[in-house]
Amino acid sequence: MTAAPIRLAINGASGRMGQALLSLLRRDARFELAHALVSPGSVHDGEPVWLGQALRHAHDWSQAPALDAVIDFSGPAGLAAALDHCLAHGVPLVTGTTGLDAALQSRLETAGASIALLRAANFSLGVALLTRLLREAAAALPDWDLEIVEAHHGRKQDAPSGTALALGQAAATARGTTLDATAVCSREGRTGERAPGSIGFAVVRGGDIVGEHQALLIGPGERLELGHRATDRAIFARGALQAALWLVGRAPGHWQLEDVIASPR
Ligand SMILES: NC(=O)C1=CN([C@@H]2O[C@H](COP(=O)(O)OP(=O)(O)OC[C@H]3O[C@@H](n4cnc5c(N)ncnc54)[C@H](OP(=O)(O)O)[C@@H]3O)[C@@H](O)[C@H]2O)C=CC1
Ligand SMILES: O=C(O)C1=N[C@H](C(=O)O)C[C@H](O)C1
Repeated sequence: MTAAPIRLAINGASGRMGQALLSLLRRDARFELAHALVSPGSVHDGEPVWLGQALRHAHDWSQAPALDAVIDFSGPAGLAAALDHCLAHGVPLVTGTTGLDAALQSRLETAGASIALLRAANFSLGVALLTRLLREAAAALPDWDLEIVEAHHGRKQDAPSGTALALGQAAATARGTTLDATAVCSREGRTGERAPGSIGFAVVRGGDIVGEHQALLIGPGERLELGHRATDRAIFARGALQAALWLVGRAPGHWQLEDVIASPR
């Protein structure tokens, strides 16, 4: 007997990530796209999602049918609305949206008591491995200076990227400290000397760069460079779909991409 497809909503369906997801969903029988959300006021609101099919972009969660999971790549306001819906209806939520403020972070923390949630600043396999390698390197070389450089397309709304911050957090934890205590996100003018133990961030924005992250561990007379370059958003979309498949039927809580990688469905 074949399992019924997972009824999915994509929040941010008209965006770069939404489009990457839709093009995979079109030929994946494990899922049924049941709702496709855009922003209130979007030029895509009411347009057909796929030519020749009935489903249309909507901005309103109140029109959503019964869902098995929501995937969100929108923005902070979009994520907040998706979270309201998931909490009200007990729907698992996968989100990759970055650039959240403290209030939304804290709402998400609390939501883990009621629904199954999987958040990742980066859904690629390569970045999952990079994070692991950086943790190990940062702990093994505790006195080496750590700088994280990221590059993205010119339309990105937040900086440093969620991935850069997550890499910094992983390294800080491996060194027994926190990102809040060590991060230096901008340098200008007479900055003085580099603070020992700090983690510096540098940001490049331009063109159509999909996403690049480099961690530089700089020691006396030598330097270790660990990096990842994404060239196709399909890698993030595949990771998010895998996560949604994995999350359906899980108990409420905060699940990690590493859980999905460790025991794929
Ligand atoms: N974790 C990961 O692996 C990745 C994370 N990201 C993150 O995902 C997010 C989206 O990125 P990207 O696709 O490039 O962004 P885009 O700007 O291309 O797309 C944003 C989408 O969200 C929609 N949107 C905006 N506001 C709302 C709202 N209030 N309610 C519902 N939908 C809304 C937009 O609709 P419209 O424009 O039609 O109005 C659009 O469809 C960013 O935070 C980015 O950092 C990106 C790539 C990978
Ligand atoms: O906005 C993007 O494009 C990306 N955002 C994520 C981030 O902020 O880390 C992940 C990826 O690098 C692409």
